[in-house]
Amino acid sequence: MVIQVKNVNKSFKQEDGDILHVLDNINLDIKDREFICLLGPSGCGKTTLLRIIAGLDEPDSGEVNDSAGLIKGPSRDRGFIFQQYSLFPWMTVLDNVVFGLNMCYPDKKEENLESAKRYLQRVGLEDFQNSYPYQLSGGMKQRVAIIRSLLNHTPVQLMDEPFSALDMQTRHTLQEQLIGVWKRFDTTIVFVTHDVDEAVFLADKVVVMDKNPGRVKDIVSIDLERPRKRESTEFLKIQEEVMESLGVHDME
Ligand SMILES: Nc1ncnc2c1ncn2[C@@H]1O[C@H](COP(=O)(O)OP(=O)(O)OP(=O)(O)O)[C@@H](O)[C@H]1O
Repeated sequence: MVIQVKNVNKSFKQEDGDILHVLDNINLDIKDREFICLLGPSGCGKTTLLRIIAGLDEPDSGEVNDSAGLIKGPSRDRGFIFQQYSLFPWMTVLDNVVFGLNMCYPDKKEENLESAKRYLQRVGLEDFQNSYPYQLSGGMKQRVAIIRSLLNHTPVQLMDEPFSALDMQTRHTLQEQLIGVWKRFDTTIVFVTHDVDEAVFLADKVVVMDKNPGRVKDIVSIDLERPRKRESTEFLKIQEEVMESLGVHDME
């Protein structure tokens, strides 16, 4: 087990003074190298839960533990990729990727540079290593952010809707690439999405959440071989099962 979420509750005070109970008694076990998707309607507390796992927010009650014990704050062991691409605008693509590596391994600058170049090549960005973030498309920027985070060999990656701003084709390509790098790096990923197709394509387990207050409604294991085929009967069947569990029709 890498991360255990135990009886986590979280409320926020709203501007009008009301208390909003966002997370209600959340329990979740995340295993080493698992790909978990947190799926649920807007406002069900996915980001709040991810931030608590990251150590960026504290629960009001309950706790989150990782293999080192109680999570009390952010750690280098848990990388966070936000919805917006978090690249340094003043650095080239290569410098952005190599920056974190040099922080972690300051004695291996030459090797760091080589790994950064190799991985940029693997995601088709070798011709853009000297470009600046503003010169890239959204999909390219997100690829750089993912490579940068994965190259730090962070054992746990927390991703908050990293592909939500992208067009469908780019999104599908990045999903495939993410599965590739996830396997290669042996990381554990907790990925927030409100997209059923994305969750079924990516996850080993989909954690279906409900809102008002945010609860774990269901956990659906996706026992489909990878690479997954969206048009296969099995894929469509599980997608239907997840939609049923989510109560998609209630959300409309
Ligand atoms: N710091 C905060 N102060 C007050 N309210 C907050 C705060 N952070 C989140 N909330 C409220 O908590 C609820 C859950 O927010 P959260 O961002 O976790 O939901 P979400 O499921 O990630 O939503 P989305 O899919 O729209 O990103 C929302 O109603 C939000 O307004």
